[in-house]
Amino acid sequence: MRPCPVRSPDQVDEAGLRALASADLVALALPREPAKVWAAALLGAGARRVLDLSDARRRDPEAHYGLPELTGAPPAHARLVANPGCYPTATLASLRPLLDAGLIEAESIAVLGTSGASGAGKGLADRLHFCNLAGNSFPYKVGEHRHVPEIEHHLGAPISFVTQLLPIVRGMLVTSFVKPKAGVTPSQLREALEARYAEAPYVTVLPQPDQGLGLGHVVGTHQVLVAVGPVERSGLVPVFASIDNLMRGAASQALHNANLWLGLPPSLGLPPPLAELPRGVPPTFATALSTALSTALPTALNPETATP
Ligand SMILES: NC(=O)C1=CN([C@@H]2O[C@H](COP(=O)(O)OP(=O)(O)OC[C@H]3O[C@@H](n4cnc5c(N)ncnc54)[C@H](OP(=O)(O)O)[C@@H]3O)[C@@H](O)[C@H]2O)C=CC1
Ligand SMILES: CC(=O)N[C@@H](CCC(=O)OP(=O)(O)O)C(=O)O
Repeated sequence: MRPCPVRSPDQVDEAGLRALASADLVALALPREPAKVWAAALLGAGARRVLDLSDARRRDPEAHYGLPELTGAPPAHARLVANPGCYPTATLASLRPLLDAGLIEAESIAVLGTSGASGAGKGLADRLHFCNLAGNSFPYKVGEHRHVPEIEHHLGAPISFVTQLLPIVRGMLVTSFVKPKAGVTPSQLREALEARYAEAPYVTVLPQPDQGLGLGHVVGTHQVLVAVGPVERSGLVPVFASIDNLMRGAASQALHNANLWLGLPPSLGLPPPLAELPRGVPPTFATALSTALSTALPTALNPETATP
């Protein structure tokens, strides 16, 4: 695909920038630096709502951090929403409720994140060369992953964090080892997650980690799947989360935030929650159907565009 010719707000005249800024909401799916420049220019031009998918503003106290089930709807007065990163989404969704409930120690959390290649976007690092990645799996960005400060900031606890690439296109599985407080059982951890997500159709707490946590169950959906394992011999307990990095880790989470911010039905345009899928329907089929319907229906129902 040819690159977009407009690379910076300087290339747009004042009227053009004002026209862009007059939208109900502008979503920026750009790398960090251009996202910073465009957000500043749009807000300066009076934009009412800017939703940034990059990591530029995720620890900015002036931005609302948009992980709907944990941080709620963006306040009406907010002008900037920072869409969380993919690893932070899975890690925070599975661990924050346990820390909030005071059930695990904050000092000894170790997290292993595994992800497909699309998490890196179009930037073709050597490690993503087909011949290097196909049939391979390896750690990357060890000791320097930019999601560590983001996760620690929103978790309120230090973490050890390692990421590994998988030779797949999309999907992410995060495994955290946590130390329960004295006397706390894995069942209590699971119950705390169930209680926290009782009213959250897009987060599913599985009864066992080996019952449906696989990437095949989440790719193409907006779902977060979480599960708690048994106590290991070390005394630590594994807590799991899987998501689609491109959907819940980026695009569908942005849409979920936009719906909440604009006061629209929260699931507008999102694939159906997993629990609502008929048994045996692959999530990717359901996503395609939902996308087709949400695009086609408004057109069909609009008297100006409907074909008689
Ligand atoms: N992929 C993922 O799983 C996730 C991504 N994110 C974040 O979301 C953002 C987008 O990610 P992703 O779509 O994967 O990234 P890509 O690298 O695939 O795409 C980035 C896009 O930004 C455009 N772009 C780059 N520089 C400029 C510029 N100066 N002006 C205008 N357009 C520009 C590129 O356009 P062109 O093609 O014309 O060069 C390209 O379409 C990033 O900040 C990323 O970190 C967040 C969570 C998960
Ligand atoms: C495979 C791969 O390289 N993944 C990326 C995920 C980056 C990402 O999702 O970017 P955000 O910070 O905008 O969330 C990484 O680990 O850095």
